[in-house]
Amino acid sequence: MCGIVGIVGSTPVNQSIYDALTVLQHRGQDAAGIVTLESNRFRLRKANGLVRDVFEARHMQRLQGSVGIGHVRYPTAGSSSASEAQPFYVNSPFGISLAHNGNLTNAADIEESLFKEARRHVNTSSDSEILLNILANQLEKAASYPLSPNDIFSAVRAVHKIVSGAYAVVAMVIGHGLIAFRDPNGIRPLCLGRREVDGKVEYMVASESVALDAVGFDFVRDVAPGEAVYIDFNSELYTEQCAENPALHPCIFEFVYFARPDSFIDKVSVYSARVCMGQKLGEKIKREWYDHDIDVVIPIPETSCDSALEIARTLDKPYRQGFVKNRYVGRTFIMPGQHMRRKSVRRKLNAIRSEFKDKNVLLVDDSIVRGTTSEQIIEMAREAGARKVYLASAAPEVRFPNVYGIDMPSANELIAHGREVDEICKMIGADGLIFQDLDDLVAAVADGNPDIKEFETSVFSGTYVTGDVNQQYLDYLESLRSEDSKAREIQQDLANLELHNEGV
Ligand SMILES: O=P(O)(O)OC[C@H]1O[C@H](OP(=O)(O)OP(=O)(O)O)[C@H](O)[C@@H]1O
Ligand SMILES: NC(=O)CC[C@H](N)C(=O)O
Ligand SMILES: [Mg+2]
Repeated sequence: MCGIVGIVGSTPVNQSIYDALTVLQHRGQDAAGIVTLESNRFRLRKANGLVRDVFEARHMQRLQGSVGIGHVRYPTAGSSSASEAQPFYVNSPFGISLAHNGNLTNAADIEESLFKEARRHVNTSSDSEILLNILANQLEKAASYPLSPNDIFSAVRAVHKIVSGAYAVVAMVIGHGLIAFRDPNGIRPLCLGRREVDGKVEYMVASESVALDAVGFDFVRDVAPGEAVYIDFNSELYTEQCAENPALHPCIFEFVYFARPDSFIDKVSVYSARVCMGQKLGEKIKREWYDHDIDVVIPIPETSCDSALEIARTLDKPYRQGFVKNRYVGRTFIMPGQHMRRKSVRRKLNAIRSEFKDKNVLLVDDSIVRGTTSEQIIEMAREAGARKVYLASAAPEVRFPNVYGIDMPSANELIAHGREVDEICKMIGADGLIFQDLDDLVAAVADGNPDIKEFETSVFSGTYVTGDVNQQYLDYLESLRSEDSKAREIQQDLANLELHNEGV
């Protein structure tokens, strides 16, 4: 899951984009980038690392201009090389720079046709660079110069027809303006904000509403699935629906894990959704474990805390913060390799022994994906003296790969793939394990916006909303991105060129 941001302002935007990216850091910890536009030239700084490490004062000084876009990356296609950090740039037509959150499901096919039909070369293995070239190729077809808003919308319309998968996009076109659009299923989030500074209107788009809050923009609305937003450099806003059959299918995993609780996505408060997940799971525990002997409810920080508190309330049991989180260790799930993820759990969390000693504890996590966290946490609870250790997951069993921007490419890496609850329970060493039902999860999120009729739930259900994902594609994805394949790729990465990078 990456984070994207774009601002058309009237004063320098470098600091606001930096601040917004910092607030979106939880969506990608691997790389960060900002492109600003000054006097018809793009200024770029991107590199691997956290926002605070990538942008030093000297880079910020060079990122001049009152328009810009930014990106924090969690790689889900291509490699982790700095050359695949975003935004990407093409010089023709006009000069375009683009940042993308999501994953394309037909990247290989369109890369081939891009070359055959348009002689466009893509210099990395990133699907986002392909997407940029598709957009560029379509903008090139417009007859008029300068481009009208209609030309922009026609290009996005064509992009929707060519590209499949998940994509929330922000792009800047030299001499024109900022374009933002969301795929026809609205799988990845994108929202629009506005503010007035000294009587001048400024616009911002961002993956999550928290980014708008952080830099003082008022939330206007979510960008609709399939819709494109065009803001020219005079701050004129144009919007149009560019998809033939748009239908909102937001990724339910955003609500389970990815997004910040203080964000609203498609009108749903992420925090309220998590509280509701806790309430529904609490009810299930009461129903199915009616004679339970739980003494205390303990969250596995950080994402599960809101659900865990509500489970404790529903069960009428005390809630205790039995694990302390080291605030200097990031999210483990979005770290790039299993070795690093495993190592980080114990560095990140430590038990307060008194909360475990001689107690039957119910640990709560938002989700169990590879089982890396739960296995070690249960061990730690026992080492701290717990008598019995139960585990509850606020999401159902994650059984299927994700193809839309979450790095779960291989079913075999998922602990619940092909296993029933008892077996998983044994593997992680718990005395009891309970998962949320998918219907309850859906109801918990839909409670915040009953207009959402369907969610993208593939990791739980195996149903992929874009309709183009079959076993052959999943096998192909696994061959590209499983742990083993990534390990092989690391060597090749070293040979990657870092083009367009001013700021090393
Ligand atoms: O079963 P696994 O493969 O371990 O993945 C699931 C775990 O990873 C995430 O935590 P993470 O440390 O990434 O972030 P958090 O601090 O936001 O909970 C998530 O909240 C679960 O705890
Ligand atoms: N998680 C994402 O949104 C990643 C975007 C893009 N597929 C990349 O790997 O850079
Ligand atoms: Mg966690």
